[in-house]
Amino acid sequence: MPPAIETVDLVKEYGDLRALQELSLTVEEGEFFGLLGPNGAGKTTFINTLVGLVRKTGGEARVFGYDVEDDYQQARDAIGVAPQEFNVDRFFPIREVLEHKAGYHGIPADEAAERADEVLKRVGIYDKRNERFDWLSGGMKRRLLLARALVTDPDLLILDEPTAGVDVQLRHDLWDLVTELNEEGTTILLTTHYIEEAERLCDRVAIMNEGQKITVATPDELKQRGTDTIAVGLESTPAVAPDLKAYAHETTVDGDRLEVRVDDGGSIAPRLLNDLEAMGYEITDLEITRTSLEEIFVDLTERDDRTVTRSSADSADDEPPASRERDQEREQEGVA
Ligand SMILES: Nc1ncnc2c1ncn2[C@@H]1O[C@H](COP(=O)(O)OP(=O)(O)OP(=O)(O)O)[C@@H](O)[C@H]1O
Repeated sequence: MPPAIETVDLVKEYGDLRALQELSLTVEEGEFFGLLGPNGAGKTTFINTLVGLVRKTGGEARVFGYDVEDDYQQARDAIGVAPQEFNVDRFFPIREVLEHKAGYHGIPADEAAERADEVLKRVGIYDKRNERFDWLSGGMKRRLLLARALVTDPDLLILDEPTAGVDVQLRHDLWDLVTELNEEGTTILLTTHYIEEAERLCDRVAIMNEGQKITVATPDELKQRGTDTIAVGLESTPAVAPDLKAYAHETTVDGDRLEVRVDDGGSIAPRLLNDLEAMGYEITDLEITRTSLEEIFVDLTERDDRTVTRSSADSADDEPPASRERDQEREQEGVA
């Protein structure tokens, strides 16, 4: 079975701007794969290239072995996308929006109606089936985007910031639902600014910056690349920082507390305690803090104008570039 997504040296240029720079990425069938990167990293461009909204400038892109341009229909039929923007036909009841979408992908009318009901139930807005998109709350709109992505029963589900701006309850509902879908065999590509979301859901993540792939790894592997901080409480304030250069990257003294940065806090801590006791310090407490995935992400993508959402309670959802809005409008699903 070919990979769910395979790109080789994928390039997209918008005039002088290289939004994707020789991006080679493979997502295996059945994976839950995260695409992380600051604003403007090229995540949406990558997705839009896969679904045929953006024409690549160079390189190759295949979905389940189908070339996204030469075999457009087969590739597109395999994908369900829940985009970042609300690009839904506002004039029809939402059940009809879903039927149109299924019909556009060649599903016969009676089956389309059944599927529409099924996915509306699955995302929990079946009772709103006769309402129009504009009448739904923000959270219900997000659910509808997911329902629309699912109505064709796609093998690859692409979620572009699915939980941007939604409340905690809905975020957890969506997490449960997408986890369930992945367990049922759907490959998932997720972009998110919520690092916690990626950490919780994804088997592997790719970190992108300025159109380039910085790294691909599991969340755990990424965290292991960071340093840990061992904070040690001391009975009295040391005059100078003890010499721990054998394993510490940095040692700082803050009153009667020492902060020691090491590679692997868990295995270094006993040695550190022995050394400090041998130097005559009395230790009152000790705490190890692992570098968070978020800190690693920031280190890898350091840039002045990045936006990282710091907690799931925040909902900083930046305005998209006007040009992207135009792209999104082109995919008035069920019509495009
Ligand atoms: N249609 C377009 N015309 C010109 N430039 C574009 C267009 N779409 C995107 N860009 C530019 O390409 C770069 C990548 O944008 P893209 O939207 O893919 O990033 P992103 O990683 O999805 O960002 P965000 O996290 O803000 O959604 C940005 O510099 C953006 O301004």
